[in-house]
Amino acid sequence: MTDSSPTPTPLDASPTPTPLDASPTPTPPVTLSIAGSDSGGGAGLQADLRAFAAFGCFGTTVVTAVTAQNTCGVSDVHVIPTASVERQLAAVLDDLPVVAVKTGMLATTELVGLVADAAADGRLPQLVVDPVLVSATGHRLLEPAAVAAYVERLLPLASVVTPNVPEAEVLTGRRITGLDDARAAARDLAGTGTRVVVVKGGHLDGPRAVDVVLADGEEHLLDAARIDTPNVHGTGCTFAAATAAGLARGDAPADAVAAAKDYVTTCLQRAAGWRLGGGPGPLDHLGITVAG
Ligand SMILES: Nc1ncnc2c1ncn2[C@@H]1O[C@H](COP(=O)(O)OP(=O)(O)O)[C@@H](O)[C@H]1O
Ligand SMILES: Cc1ncc(COP(=O)(O)O)c(N)n1
Repeated sequence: MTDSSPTPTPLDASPTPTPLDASPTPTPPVTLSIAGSDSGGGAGLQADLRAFAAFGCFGTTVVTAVTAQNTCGVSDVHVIPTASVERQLAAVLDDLPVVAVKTGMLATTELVGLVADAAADGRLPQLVVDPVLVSATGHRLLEPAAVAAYVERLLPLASVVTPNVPEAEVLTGRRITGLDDARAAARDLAGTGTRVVVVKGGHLDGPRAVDVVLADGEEHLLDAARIDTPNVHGTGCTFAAATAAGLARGDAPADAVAAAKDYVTTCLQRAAGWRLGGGPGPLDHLGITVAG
């Protein structure tokens, strides 16, 4: 009698996967982000960790605030108690060899003061300060009274500060409508003691996205074509985290900000066609390796 039952399907018929590269790698430089969590994943700590990874850095985090946020807006902000932020900072710094630090959303005067104290004690090497004031969707992420603490306490200790145009206006009291105003604001901010000032031009009009850099008194521009995209959520966080990562791997500040500009431009280009969420969407940080 012939067997008429069908040939059994092999249990695993999937093609053999390409083996992942398991060769040992050198110990990476460690970076730290002191920033808020963005539940939508586009900005804050979530963006910072992806930028750190692209530059081959091992990212650590101190969470200052947990935001309930998506591409359309911020619906809640829970500021982490100062004692917890202090313990997170100690846990990271007491064990891991952090070589560069980025700050993002610091939320309150008290947290700006805590970070300034740590910087004054020499515990925050190569400090990149992104003075996050308001989300791209218009929600305040810093209490107004904390602006003075930034100017008086934190900026004098920063290696690099990276305000966007609205942030530079608040920090300097200047109206910024073009490159000459951005240059003047950069000079004002350099007067606080920050070594390298980048006034980012994403919010200015025109066919180019031009950032003004003032590094140890020398001015230059970071200039790229403006990409026509709604997906600009997290560009500022990405730029500052990439700058810290560049410093961590040994780049000079002028090279670090130039590499950060190339990286953010690439992330914007790649995500220009993405449709994630109903508001300004995130960048494409995925699968990019920035050569050192
Ligand atoms: N549409 C765009 N095309 C190209 N570059 C952009 C665009 N929007 C922002 N950038 C760049 O992204 C970086 C972050 O800029 P900006 O948008 O000003 O900061 P923030 O995200 O803090 O508001 C800067 O280098 C800026 O020039
Ligand atoms: C937690 C957190 N940190 C920073 C930003 C700023 O990013 P953006 O200016 O792109 O809204 C944000 N929206 N949320």
